[in-house]
Amino acid sequence: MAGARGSVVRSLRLVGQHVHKQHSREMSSSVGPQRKVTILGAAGGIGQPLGLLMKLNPLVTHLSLYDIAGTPGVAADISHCNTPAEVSGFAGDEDLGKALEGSDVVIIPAGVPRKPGMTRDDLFKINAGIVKTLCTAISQHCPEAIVNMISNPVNSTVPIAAEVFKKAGTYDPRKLFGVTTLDVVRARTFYAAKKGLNVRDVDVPVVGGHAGITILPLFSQATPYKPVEGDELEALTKRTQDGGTEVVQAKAGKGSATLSMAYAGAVFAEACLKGLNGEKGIVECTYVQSSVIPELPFFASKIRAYKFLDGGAEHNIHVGPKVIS
Ligand SMILES: NC(=O)c1ccc[n+]([C@@H]2O[C@H](COP(=O)([O-])OP(=O)(O)OC[C@H]3O[C@@H](n4cnc5c(N)ncnc54)[C@H](O)[C@@H]3O)[C@@H](O)[C@H]2O)c1
Ligand SMILES: O=C(O)C[C@H](O)C(=O)O
Repeated sequence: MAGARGSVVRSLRLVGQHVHKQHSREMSSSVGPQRKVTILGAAGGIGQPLGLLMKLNPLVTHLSLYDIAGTPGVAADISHCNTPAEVSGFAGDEDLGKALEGSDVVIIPAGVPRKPGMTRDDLFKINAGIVKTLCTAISQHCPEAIVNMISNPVNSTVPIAAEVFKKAGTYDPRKLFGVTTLDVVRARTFYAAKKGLNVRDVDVPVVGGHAGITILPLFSQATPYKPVEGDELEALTKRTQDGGTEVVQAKAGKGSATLSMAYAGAVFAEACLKGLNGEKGIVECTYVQSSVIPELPFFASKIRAYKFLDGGAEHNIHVGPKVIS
């Protein structure tokens, strides 16, 4: 009896999946290009809310969720949201290729987070190996994809990814981005609160990198512009630079920023998708291969996405107040 009920439940589930996929295809085919987004590390603290936000994004037609374990459950859960994106979950090494096949954008929040007292560099040893494995698979299964690197230390994981892609012969510097959007999100929030501005109207470019003093918010270029000087400038800069540590300490051993990072990751991934779809005027700060400062092969700066149609972004060589091309 229990066996029969089990098989009925399995059949119903299969029918349900079929109907869901059919429904998804019909809905998505009418709205725009087919875009597959893959999240590697999708069962983690960032991966789960990021998966949810990408499922809600109308530009995503297929959401592929991969982790070493736990992804079928996350995928089943997210797939019940009544938005068009088709969802698939993959777990374990043997499924990594299937998860990546055909991806337009791959987002990587796989790896260990900080605990109080640690720096992002303390994560290097373990996360470098994870990133190397995942990027090797990307070069084999979706060499054309845009890669959004979230795993820390971003200042190192991006150059590691670049080396892996170079070795595989698939490196395109216009398609590899270290996600520094959370620094921008924090700078906007703190600046708007300090200056009594509507946070929705505010922008603050953040350049440099994604660790400590390499995080450089440019309040002099904030819009709408209100002067920030002296102690106030120092305090706002420091709070932005220490934003990650503020969350790590508040979570007291239970990890680092996950929800605000998922939001930031979704904002940046959407910019990539819009760029891919040919939308004009998409500008984001991100950590990329750069010639802005000759001694620094990678540097976060403002990137305009208008070249995405050709498969990449064009650098902002002048990090000036208004010049972004
Ligand atoms: N760029 C940023 O601004 C930013 C912000 C916050 C966190 N981070 C970084 O993001 C990373 C993830 O943070 P989290 O809080 O989600 O951690 P987490 O431990 O909650 O989740 C990480 C996930 O990665 C998975 N994973 C580990 N090895 C993997 C592999 N080989 N393939 C696929 N998945 C694998 C784990 O199973 C886990 O589910 C950390 O390195 C953290 O420092 C970056
Ligand atoms: O601070 C961390 O370790 C996570 C992340 O880089 C952040 O800025 O929140």
